[in-house]
This record gives sequence, structure tokens and C-alpha cells, in this order.
Amino acid sequence: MNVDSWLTALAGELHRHGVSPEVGRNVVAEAATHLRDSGEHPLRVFGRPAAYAAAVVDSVGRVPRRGGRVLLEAVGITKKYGKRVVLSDVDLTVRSGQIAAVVGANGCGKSTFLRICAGMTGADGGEVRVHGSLGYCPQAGGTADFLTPDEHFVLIGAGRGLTREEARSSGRSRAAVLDWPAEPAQARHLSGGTRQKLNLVLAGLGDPDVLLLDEPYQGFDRGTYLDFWEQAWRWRDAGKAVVVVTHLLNQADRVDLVLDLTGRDR
Ligand SMILES: Nc1ncnc2c1ncn2[C@@H]1O[C@H](COP(=O)(O)OP(=O)(O)OP(=O)(O)O)[C@@H](O)[C@H]1O
Repeated sequence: MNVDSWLTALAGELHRHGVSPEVGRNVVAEAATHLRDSGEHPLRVFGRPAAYAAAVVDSVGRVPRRGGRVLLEAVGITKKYGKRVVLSDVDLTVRSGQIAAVVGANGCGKSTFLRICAGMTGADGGEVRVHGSLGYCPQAGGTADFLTPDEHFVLIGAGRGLTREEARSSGRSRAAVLDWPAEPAQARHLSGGTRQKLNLVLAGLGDPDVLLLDEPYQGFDRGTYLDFWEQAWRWRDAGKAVVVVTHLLNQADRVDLVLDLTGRDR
């Protein structure tokens, strides 16, 4: 890796982390000046571009993206199970190019809210408007025991307007990004983490405008977990609206919006 390619990679990583263009340009210019003056190799001075960008983000913070046109609007969502009010007057607006995190304690209604946004569960009050196509990755389930990954790709791809060949090749290449070879085993023989990879691949088939992802990385190892966030940033860069349910608050710095449902179930 020469100096120019290292600087280009750094600029890309800073952009992906949501560092503002102005700050990103300054950081790259400063690194370029240092490298020119010192004559050192960038990997020796700063390490890998991704690691240096992450360190920069830690120190300067990232600027949440304002996003483009509204792709998902949930307004005044209320949901009761029996007498228990699980969601009360919850609003969320996500624009093109934004990632929103839905966070909160166990049982506060995160999955319920996402299912309502996906049209899988009805709300008792409020309205969801989705402006575009939608992909949904459920927390569990979502795959058919006796189908292979390829068969899932073809089935879901057909619903999203893909030919069999397009669906298979898109599914397999998305699986490879998650470090998974999409082996020809029936889903019932896949591990929990691998089934979740299948769910995530299915959510992205056909490039939907809105991605609703319910703890999509459960069971992933650390490397694949990072691959997931890389994928989420690529979706954001491609102008998608991404909603990720998580109960890990420290992911808030990876996203543009946070909807905290804790303490709203009354
Ligand atoms: N179909 C249902 N019938 C009755 N109660 C339900 C139903 N689905 C969810 N609940 C209840 O609603 C509350 C919210 O559940 P939900 O799964 O949305 O929470 P969550 O925040 O996603 O939880 P977790 O962090 O554990 O995944 C819980 O108390 C749950 O038991």
C-alpha cells in the first residue's frame, strides 16, 4: 500500500464513520503533510487506515447525517398486549442515508416496534408510512427449515423481482461479505448465527430502500459483527434508510438517530 492509496483509504474510512467532509479533509491533509515531511511509511506511522480512522472518530466524534428524503415514518405508534401498554405514542422518522438504532431494556418493545414498521403486527394507534421497498430481518425465525440458502434466495428474490440466477448470485455474494459460503445445507442444519446471516442476506436481496434489522448479528463472531456494520454503512452510503434494533447502547456512536424505548411502556 503506497501513500496515495493509504490516504484514499483513510478518506473512505472517515466518510464511512460519518466524520464530516470538512473534518475528514483536514485529517487527511494533516496526515499527508506528516508523511511527506517525515518520509515514513503510513502503515508504520499510523497503522491501517480503518484503525486510524476509528481512533480519529474516538477523538473528534462523528456528525450524525441529516439524510435525504424521508423513507420511513412511524407516527404515534401505540401497542397493547392485553392491558399492558408496550408502546405509547412512539415516533420515528428515518431519511435516506441514515441509520437509526432502536435501543432499550429487554422487553421494552423494540421487536414489537420493528414488526409494526414491517407490517407484520398491527398497531393499536398511529401510522407507519414506508416510501419505497422494504427488507426485514427478524430477530428469530424467518427461514424455512427444509430449504437451502439458494432456495431461500430464489424464493425471496422472486418476490423482489429478481430472476433465479440474479437471486442466487446476489444472495451468494452477500453471504460472502459475511464470511459465509452459503453452503447447500437445509436451513435446519445451520447454526443459529448462520441462520441469522441467511436472514440478513434475505433482508438485503433486491436492494430495498428501507432495511429493518432486529438484532441482526446475534450469534455472529466478532469479525462478522464488524462485517455487519460495514454492510450497514454501505447501505447508508447507498442512500438506504436502515433501522437496527439493539440493546447495546455503545453502538449509538455508529448511527445517526437513536430511539430509546426504555421506560415508555406505561
Ligand atoms: N404476541 C405477544 N403477546 C403478548 N405479549 C407479547 C407479545 N409479543 C411481545 N409481547 C410482550 O411485549 C413486551 C415487548 O416485547 P418485545 O419482544 O417487543 O421486546 P424487546 O424490547 O424486543 O425485547 P428483547 O430486548 O428481549 O428482544 C414483552 O413484555 C413481551 O413479553
